[in-house]
Amino acid sequence: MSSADETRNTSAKRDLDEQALFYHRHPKPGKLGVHATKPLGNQRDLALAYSPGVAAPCLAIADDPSVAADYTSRSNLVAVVSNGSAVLGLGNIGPLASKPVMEGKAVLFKKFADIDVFDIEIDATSIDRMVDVVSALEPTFGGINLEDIKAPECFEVEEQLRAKMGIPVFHDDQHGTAIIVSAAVRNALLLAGKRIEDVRIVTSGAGAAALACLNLLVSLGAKVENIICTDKEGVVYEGREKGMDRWMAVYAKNTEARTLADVIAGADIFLGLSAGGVLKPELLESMAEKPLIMALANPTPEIMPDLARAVRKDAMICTGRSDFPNQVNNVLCFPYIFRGALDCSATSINEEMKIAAVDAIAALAREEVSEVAAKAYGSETPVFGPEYLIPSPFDPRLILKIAPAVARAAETTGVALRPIADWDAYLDRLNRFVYRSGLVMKPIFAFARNSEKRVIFSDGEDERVLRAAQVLLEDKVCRPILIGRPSVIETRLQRFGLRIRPHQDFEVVNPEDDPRYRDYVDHYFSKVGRRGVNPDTARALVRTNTTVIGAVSVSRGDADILICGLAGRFSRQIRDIRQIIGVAPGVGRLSGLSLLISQNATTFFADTYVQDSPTAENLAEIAQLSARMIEHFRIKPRAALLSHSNFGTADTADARKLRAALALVREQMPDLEIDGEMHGDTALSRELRQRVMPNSTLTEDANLLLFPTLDAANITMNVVKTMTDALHVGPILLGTAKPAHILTPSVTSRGVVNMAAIAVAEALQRDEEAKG
Ligand SMILES: NC(=O)C1=CN([C@@H]2O[C@H](COP(=O)(O)OP(=O)(O)OC[C@H]3O[C@@H](n4cnc5c(N)ncnc54)[C@H](OP(=O)(O)O)[C@@H]3O)[C@@H](O)[C@H]2O)C=CC1
Ligand SMILES: CC(=O)C(=O)O
Ligand SMILES: [Mg+2]
Repeated sequence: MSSADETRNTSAKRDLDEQALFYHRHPKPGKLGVHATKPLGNQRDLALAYSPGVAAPCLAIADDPSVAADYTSRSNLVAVVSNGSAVLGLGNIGPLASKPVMEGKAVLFKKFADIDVFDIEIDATSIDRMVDVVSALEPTFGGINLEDIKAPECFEVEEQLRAKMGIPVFHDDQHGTAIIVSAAVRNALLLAGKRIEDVRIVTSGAGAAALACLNLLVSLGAKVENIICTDKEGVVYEGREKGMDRWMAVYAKNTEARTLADVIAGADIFLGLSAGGVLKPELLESMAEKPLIMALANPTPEIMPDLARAVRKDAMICTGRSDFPNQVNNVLCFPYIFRGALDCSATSINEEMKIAAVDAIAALAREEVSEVAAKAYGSETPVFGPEYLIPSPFDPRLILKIAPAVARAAETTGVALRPIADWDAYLDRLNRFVYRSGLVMKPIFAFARNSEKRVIFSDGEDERVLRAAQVLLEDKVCRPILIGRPSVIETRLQRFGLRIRPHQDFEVVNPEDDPRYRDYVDHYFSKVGRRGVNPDTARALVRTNTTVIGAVSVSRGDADILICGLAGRFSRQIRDIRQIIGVAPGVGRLSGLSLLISQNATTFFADTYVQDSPTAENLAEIAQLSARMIEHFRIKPRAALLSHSNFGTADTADARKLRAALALVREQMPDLEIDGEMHGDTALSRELRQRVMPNSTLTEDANLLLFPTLDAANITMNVVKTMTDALHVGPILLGTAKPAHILTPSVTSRGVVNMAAIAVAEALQRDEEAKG
């Protein structure tokens, strides 16, 4: 039985096949759709979108073709083009059968780099026909990604298209693969202590991917004389006639060797871009020390990693698959290299842009991994080394590093028609795409930067807090203090590959052994002694309850800010904070504010976590505390009191409560833009407000939504969050005597960082207000 048959017959494979078929079929066939980006809701929209209005952009483009980038989606639209002649390692299965792969590439472009794609499967086998069809598509697209077209035709097709077209033409199987292979090779050689000029490379495969990888490795310093190619016919030797072409002839050698087995001895790198199972384990024995084995055929590699590892313990092993470490796959490159090229309207993707991408990817693997990347790898956090030569495809930093590097190289080499004019704004845009919290959080981070505020974290042993602490220290946002056992913190930092160290970089409060223990117990007892807590319980809690320890620390002035809530019940922690830190002078009750950041809006919701049925007075206070907090974000608050009643259409108790709250706010904080009571859609649509309340004092759509009850606020916030795939920042606890915030157990490390920065900004603002 062949290895392909073996693979096909495993039950795991059958399961995966069934799931894949279901995934592709339900709920709608395929993986892609087209959606309109402009409203088409009425006669006027129709007149603008189509005839007669559409004539205006048509004529503008006829006058000046470059404005097509302003009036159409072309500049963000890429064609993924295939004729289906070398689909993955499945061979020549034709254009129609290649469509799931091309739709898949389209999804990856969108997901990883926000690039729109039409997949174009063409029924064309001759070079001339492929070139004719693709070059005729230039008016439609900002770039062409050729995919799964077999060698040697793909070389000729790409060469001719590059010469004919004024937009980037990039054969992903060649150059995307070459870029990521080169990054992995660079890092592997660094670990092995070898120089690229000296290493011997043997390939299995002399097709599109293998030859492009070799060409790029040669531009990076590898020597042609140190490279031997093999393919189905065996060694590529001088004088060979069968299956030769001018591209592989570059690597032909004057040798009597004829098979892979004849040439692999002493090789430092095996580069497999051919077919599953072709590398037999025993062949690895004769390879050089610390060999790099790149078995990249998809879906079945040239050798499975466990078989390779059994023979060579010292090997570094890469495959194209996501279920093993070191996934060398062009998905790490193509979305981002196109992002960079499109963003500066590059006319091509040249050698310098490719090398910029190699440098960026290789350098990224040597940095500490992000939390998202760690998750993509499973439970073990990867640290740069033989099992982590290149970043995970889910590493959010890929776009931030590769796209700007590519755009800069395009500019330097003169192929950028519209060089990036404002690099800060460009990086912000990429950041916003990645984290979505980037822009709205920016003023907060700017304000908090270089603060000396001491933020104490109750859940100091939690991975998310450890990762957040490193970011906060690097970004100089605060001085973290972690509550936890030092040995546990130390071990986890090492396990997660984090650089910061306890005591040296940040303070640790050990609940099991802190010299201030007695003082903390006395302080705690002074706060809760007459609230049903006896001295024994106080002693036990100050040893075991880290929220209590953190709150006492802030109350005593040993820290400035408390962040807790990654574990434990919200209701208990708010009780501890209320009792120990207390409520700010002049504030009646604590309340909770949530921020949702979606693709289209930044909106605050209150009270989402604390007061279940606020009175009119409570609501007026929530509105004012929320508005002051929103100002820290350098956003002008615009509040709407939301109800089932729209400006007096109903006279229920809740509607009356909201009207009373409105009157109170207008009296107590006349500068705050607020109106109500109103429907949720009225708050978010100027058109509706003009229809039902033309003299509404809300001059723009509301960004602070206030609700009559906790249920209404919390339910709405969670529904909107889920339906719009929004990022939740918060809850931000309002009204405490000193900054203290209770996060939710589902918070990410980025959420911890965001909340710490908000709390630092809040603390600095309080200092300024105290100074007067
Ligand atoms: N991990 C990644 O990112 C990528 C992986 N790949 C994988 O690389 C492989 C090749 O793709 P690509 O270069 O586009 O395809 P091509 O058709 O252009 O090249 C295939 C090459 O592999 C050789 N080959 C095929 N079967 C064998 C075999 N049994 N023994 C030795 N050599 C063999 C072919 O030799 P001959 O010409 O004699 O038939 C040819 O040289 C595929 O499995 C693909 O999935 C490709 C791109 C990216
Ligand atoms: C990854 C890819 O492009 C291939 O295997 O063809
Ligand atoms: Mg491919």
